[in-house]
Amino acid sequence: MTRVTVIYYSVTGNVQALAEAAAAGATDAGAEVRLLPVADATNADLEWADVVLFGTPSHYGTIAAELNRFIDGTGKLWLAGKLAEKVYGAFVASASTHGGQETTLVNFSTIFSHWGGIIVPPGFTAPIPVPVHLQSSNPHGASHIVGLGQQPGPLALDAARYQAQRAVSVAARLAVAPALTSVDDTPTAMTG
Ligand SMILES: Cc1cc2nc3c(=O)[nH]c(=O)nc-3n(C[C@H](O)[C@H](O)[C@H](O)COP(=O)(O)O)c2cc1C
Repeated sequence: MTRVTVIYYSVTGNVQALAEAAAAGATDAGAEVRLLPVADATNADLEWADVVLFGTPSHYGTIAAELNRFIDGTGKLWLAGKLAEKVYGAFVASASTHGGQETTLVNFSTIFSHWGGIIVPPGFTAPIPVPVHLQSSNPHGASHIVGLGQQPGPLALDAARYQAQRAVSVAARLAVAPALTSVDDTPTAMTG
């Protein structure tokens, strides 16, 4: 069974609603799910998972400090190669339309690349009509614009659900292929 950890930070509930939808989507896809506010998440929750999804509010166009602090505590796992070969994704809420959702999500991609992860964004693959995609889809990750206090509606919640289901589907397909063994401690480029 694919194991999914959803880690989020949320002050006023918007990202939490997206996280709950993502967790429900992963469960519906047959995964075992841990849904955790970042304050309760540990490195063991990362190591355990085949799929890790992060939810954040956009703070000045980037990842909230609370999540960055957690991510900055993963050095030992990274060094041991324990963060590689997993499927990663992220989702976001922001106050404004152009307030940095894409930059926030792309910043997660940089971290996932350092981890050697497999980034699975939703793209424009969700089974919804093209006009709806053109109006509301964010290819980097599910997203919600809070504006003056609007909680995520069906479109944003469905996007989070779909993103998680796609991540589970890709992880299940990866699980049947053997991973490459990790690089040698003494690369030939250095030893000649
Ligand atoms: C310190 C701080 C910085 C923020 N920066 C931005 C921003 O750059 N762009 C934006 O649209 N919203 C910004 N916001 C608004 C949050 O993104 C918004 O309140 C959040 O998405 C709500 O999520 P939550 O309900 O899960 O807490 C900021 C909020 C805080 C507290």
